[in-house]
Amino acid sequence: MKLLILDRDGVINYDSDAYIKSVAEWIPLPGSIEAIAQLSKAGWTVAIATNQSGIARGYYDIATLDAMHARLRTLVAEQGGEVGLVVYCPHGPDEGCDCRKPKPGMLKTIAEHYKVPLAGLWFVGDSLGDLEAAKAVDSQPVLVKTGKGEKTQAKNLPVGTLIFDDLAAVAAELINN
Ligand SMILES: O=P(O)(O)OC[C@@H](O)[C@H]1O[C@@H](OP(=O)(O)O)[C@@H](O)[C@@H](O)[C@@H]1O
Ligand SMILES: [Mg+2]
Ligand SMILES: [Zn+2]
Repeated sequence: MKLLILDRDGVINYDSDAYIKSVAEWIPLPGSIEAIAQLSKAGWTVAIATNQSGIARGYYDIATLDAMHARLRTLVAEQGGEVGLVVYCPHGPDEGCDCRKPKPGMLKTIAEHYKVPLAGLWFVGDSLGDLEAAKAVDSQPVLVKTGKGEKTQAKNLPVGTLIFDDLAAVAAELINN
């Protein structure tokens, strides 16, 4: 099974230091919806693992978060594709949960759901925590330069991190090779 896991904010949609607090603030990055649809139509299952501490911080509620993901699913479906499992961590940084990246809990949940090994599984993110989560379970860390990606690129990246301009470039690589 061809499974790809994506971070959300800064990879699929624009991110904000003020958090993405509403469907109106959830705006797809150029080419990201098309990339997910193309991957899906090429036989890839595209899942999402996203930190959403804005829930714990009280900036938005689960219903609003679900509405953002319903919007994502609708946009991808309009392009003939579909979005797989979406897993989020609603906790704050100080709650000590097992799911908040850089912990790999969400990657484990997704891999177990699809019964796919974590080793070598591509996880695409824009933050160092995304890459560290991948590395922690021997998945393939993939950095995109959208969102916080350019800032992240200047940090000390896990060995073997692959770097692409954006999600469209990741999709082209996976579909054409
Ligand atoms: O990139 P993903 O995982 O999809 O989501 C990131 C968001 O949950 C937010 O994560 C926050 O980090 P803290 O959770 O406050 O450390 C900040 O970086 C926000 O700018 C960002 O919107
Ligand atoms: Mg992100
Ligand atoms: Zn959590």
